[in-house]
Amino acid sequence: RWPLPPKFGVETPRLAELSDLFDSGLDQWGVDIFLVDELACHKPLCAVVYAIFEKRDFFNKFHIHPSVLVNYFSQVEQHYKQENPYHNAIHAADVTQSTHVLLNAPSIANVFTELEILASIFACAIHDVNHPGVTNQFLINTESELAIMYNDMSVLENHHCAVAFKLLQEPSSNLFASLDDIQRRQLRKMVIDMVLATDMSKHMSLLADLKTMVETKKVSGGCLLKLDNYSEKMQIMQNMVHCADLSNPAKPLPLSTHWVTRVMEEFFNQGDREKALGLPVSPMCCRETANVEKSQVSFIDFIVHPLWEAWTELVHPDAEHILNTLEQNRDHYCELSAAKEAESVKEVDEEHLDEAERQQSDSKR
Ligand SMILES: COc1ccccc1COc1cc(C2=NN(C3CCCCCC3)C(=O)C2(C)C)ccc1OC
Ligand SMILES: [Zn+2]
Repeated sequence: RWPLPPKFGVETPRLAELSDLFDSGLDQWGVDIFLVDELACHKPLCAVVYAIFEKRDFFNKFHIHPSVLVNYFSQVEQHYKQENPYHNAIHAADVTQSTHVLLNAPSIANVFTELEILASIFACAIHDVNHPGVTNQFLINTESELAIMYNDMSVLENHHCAVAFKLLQEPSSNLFASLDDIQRRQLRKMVIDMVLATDMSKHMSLLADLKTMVETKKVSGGCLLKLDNYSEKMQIMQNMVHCADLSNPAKPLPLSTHWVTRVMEEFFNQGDREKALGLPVSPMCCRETANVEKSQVSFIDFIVHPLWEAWTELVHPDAEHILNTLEQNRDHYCELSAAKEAESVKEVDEEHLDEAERQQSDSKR
């Protein structure tokens, strides 16, 4: 009934290169998502979701017409603010493709139903849609419309979900029209549960649940297949999406450092706004005082590594290479931080020397 959209849903003169990149890299951890953004004429999310739906045969499995997918994810992509240095459609495409790779781990093959996989991919694609480029705390401190709307509770994450499902109501974008009511309701619940779990204030409890599951899995002879209830399966899906959301430091170093530059820029922009509003500037948002390498090392040591260590154990041995990359990157930032420290100490020493020499020459006159 509808004409076929362009391949991957994007009009690009570099379709052949994009197609080759997906052929070799769509299933790989560490594909250059910034190159995807370039080749897809800055529609990386549409391109990545289209490619994954095709690779997983979702168009046939869920009777989705490609043009409906393109209509919907073009709308979603437009609702990601491209002026955000970090929380933009490239981040959404990155998290979606990363989850696509995590789902391919042999140790969790056959754990999830096709509907659960569809829900996970969809949740990643929309998980930060219409992100304003500031944290929940900033929205709460400034009594923003969003904070009032959601009573200060997971403000951003509730907003991302609401925007995504609102866009689904557009007739030409009704991605799940061919699902039956039960499936549509199940998918909606799973997506909400996963997106709300990307709220960093939920990180510690999510990780605690994952560690408990790893402990019990170890006891039960190592098989994951005994996942019988929704809550256990959802815990794994929530942690998988959360791992993908926090995967920047676990990617090849050039990608990781590119994301650090972007997230610092976004945090610094927030710091500038806090300063202009006379609000206390969040610790890592101050251009003058922030120590980029130190922030990255503590982010890895206290948040990212504990999470990826638990995930690696859960899917052992499928994620070893990811944990290794994370540990190598951490050491790199640590060396940078130490070198920076040494440099600043040297400068101080030189200043002291200059001062001492000045005083000495003064006392001779
Ligand atoms: C506390 O770390 C940092 C401080 C300032 C600059 C950089 C870092 C570390 O590098 C990253 C951080 C994040 C995030 N950090 N947080 C929050 C912020 C509030 C404080 C405590 C909880 C963590 C987020 O929500 C996201 C996921 C956006 C994302 C990518 C990063 O690197 C590529
Ligand atoms: Zn995110």
